Amino acid sequence: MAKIVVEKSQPLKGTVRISGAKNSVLPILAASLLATEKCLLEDVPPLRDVDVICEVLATLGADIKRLNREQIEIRAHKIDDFEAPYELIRKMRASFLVMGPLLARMGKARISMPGGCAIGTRPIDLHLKGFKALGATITLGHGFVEAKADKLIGNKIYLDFPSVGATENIMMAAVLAEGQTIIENAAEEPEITDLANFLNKMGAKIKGAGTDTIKIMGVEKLTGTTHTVIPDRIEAGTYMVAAAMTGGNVLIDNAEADHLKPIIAKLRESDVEIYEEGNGLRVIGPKRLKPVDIKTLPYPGFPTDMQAQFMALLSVAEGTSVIIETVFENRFMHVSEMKRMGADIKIEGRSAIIEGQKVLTGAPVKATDLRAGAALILAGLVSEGKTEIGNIEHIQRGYVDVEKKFRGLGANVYRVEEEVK
Ligand SMILES: CC(=O)N[C@H]1[C@@H](OP(=O)(O)OP(=O)(O)OC[C@H]2O[C@@H](n3ccc(=O)[nH]c3=O)[C@H](O)[C@@H]2O)O[C@H](CO)[C@@H](O)[C@@H]1O
Ligand SMILES: C=C(OP(=O)(O)O)C(=O)O
Repeated sequence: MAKIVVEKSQPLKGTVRISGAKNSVLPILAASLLATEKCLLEDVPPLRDVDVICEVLATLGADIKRLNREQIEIRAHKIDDFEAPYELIRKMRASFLVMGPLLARMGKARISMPGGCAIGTRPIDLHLKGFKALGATITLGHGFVEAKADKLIGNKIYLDFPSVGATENIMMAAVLAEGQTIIENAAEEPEITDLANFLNKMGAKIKGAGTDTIKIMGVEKLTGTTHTVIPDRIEAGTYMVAAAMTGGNVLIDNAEADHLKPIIAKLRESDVEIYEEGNGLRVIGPKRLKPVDIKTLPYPGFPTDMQAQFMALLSVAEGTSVIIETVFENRFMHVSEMKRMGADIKIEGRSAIIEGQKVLTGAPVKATDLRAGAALILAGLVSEGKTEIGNIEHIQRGYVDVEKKFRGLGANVYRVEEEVK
């Protein structure tokens, strides 16, 4: 298996272009199942997760054409299956997002249970509560969940937690339901708005996406469309942290400042200078970062997907910081790996107390999940010696050309193929 090797780097300099958002393109690709005509997607990030969801769509009968590295055409004129198999669902939980579109289009969907993952148990009860409220009958079988409905009928659905996936799945099921659906306590993430914009271009009638109340008036059918995926705010945030940690001066191109408010606010609190410039943000790191306290929350709160990267940053800040993780119950797996690099972090329940160090030391470590892997690259940039990161398939799920992009900024980040013994 390949590894990513990181060596202590100079302050990062130059421009990095942010790719389309993984968490937008996955539900949008699932939603393309709703139209019989072709959909053209632009700024599609060439990622492992995108390959997986395309495989799911192809299994269901959709034609997928890659026009180039970042453009995909989907034609779901003939969907001949309603079942998404375990081999694909287990590779990526977001494959479960085909359930809403399949139920709407076919009146039935059988999906393998996605199960938990490293960061938490990640139940799907809120997705199912939504489908039930729309009139579907849910059967939980051995390792699969099946939803069936002769006809979906709009309803009012209150989500106990503003789940991103449940909001997306219910929205996709409701676009073809009869009458009005109202999702209350809906997730407000920019990726929800991007999905709603895509669906509206297909002919759906969705109002309020990006707020906690989304109203969907069902329509008879949806047509094909063309859509450009929004920039990935988590990829942008990761390179912003890299610039900040190395005391660099980097232009983060193709970044939406509006989507990055909590990240910008916390970096500024840590003494990082940030200016809007052109289509992006200029980030200038200080000599020494200040400690800050962070609590992860649903949007517009601080994103859980940036928690590990900020943990790396605060590990070299001047003083004590506290991070509280409220979204996922097991999202501190990176802590033990960072401790191997000399970070001083204590976990107390859902809180991490970080005593900033002057130096970290490179070590062999493992990416336990996607953002944990990104955080280890960041820690490696400011560590004496060499950091060798294993299990990089996690990182490849969510970062396009990660070594190339870092090297473009002057960082010492390489991929090496491990010798087969
Ligand atoms: C592909 C994608 O977009 N992934 C993102 C999405 O994941 P995902 O959509 O899975 O995250 P959710 O917002 O659904 O999960 C948030 C919390 O709600 C809980 N929950 C969720 C659904 C449910 O039916 N019942 C339930 O209890 C989860 O266990 C978790 O504790 O939003 C997360 C929260 O911003 C991000 O970290 C992920 O990167
Ligand atoms: C947790 C993440 O993704 P997923 O929901 O696909 O596991 C993430 O992007 O950090």
